[in-house]
Amino acid sequence: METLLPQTCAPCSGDSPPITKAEIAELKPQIPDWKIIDENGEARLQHVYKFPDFQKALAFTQQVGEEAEKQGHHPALLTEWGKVTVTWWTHAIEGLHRNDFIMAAKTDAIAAEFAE
Ligand SMILES: C[C@H](O)[C@H](O)[C@H]1CNC2=NC(N)=NC(=O)C2=N1
Repeated sequence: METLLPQTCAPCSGDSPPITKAEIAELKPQIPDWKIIDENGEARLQHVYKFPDFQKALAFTQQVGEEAEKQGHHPALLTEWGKVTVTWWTHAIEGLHRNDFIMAAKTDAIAAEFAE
């Protein structure tokens, strides 16, 4: 099994292959808290992180945004008092790519720093 966290995102285009059901079965256990949701017929990965206040939620949002810029792969981020909803999908293919699973693992690692 390949560990998601140290991997980097591959450049993505409309020709990039969506993640397969077999890959999802293999990789999903590494990001157990994430849900695969359907948004207008497109699959997306989503997780809501809880924080004790708005300031921490905002700082987490900023760090996730910085990692997204490094990797060239960008989430939807909804920052509210005490929580941040993070949604990953690949716009270019209107669905899920391996990159989204890599970024979900990186997002969990950032959140783990805040829990300390
Ligand atoms: C050119 C650039 O790499 C692309 O537009 C990237 C930017 N960030 C992206 N982020 C996400 N989530 N999906 C994409 O398809 C995507 N495309």
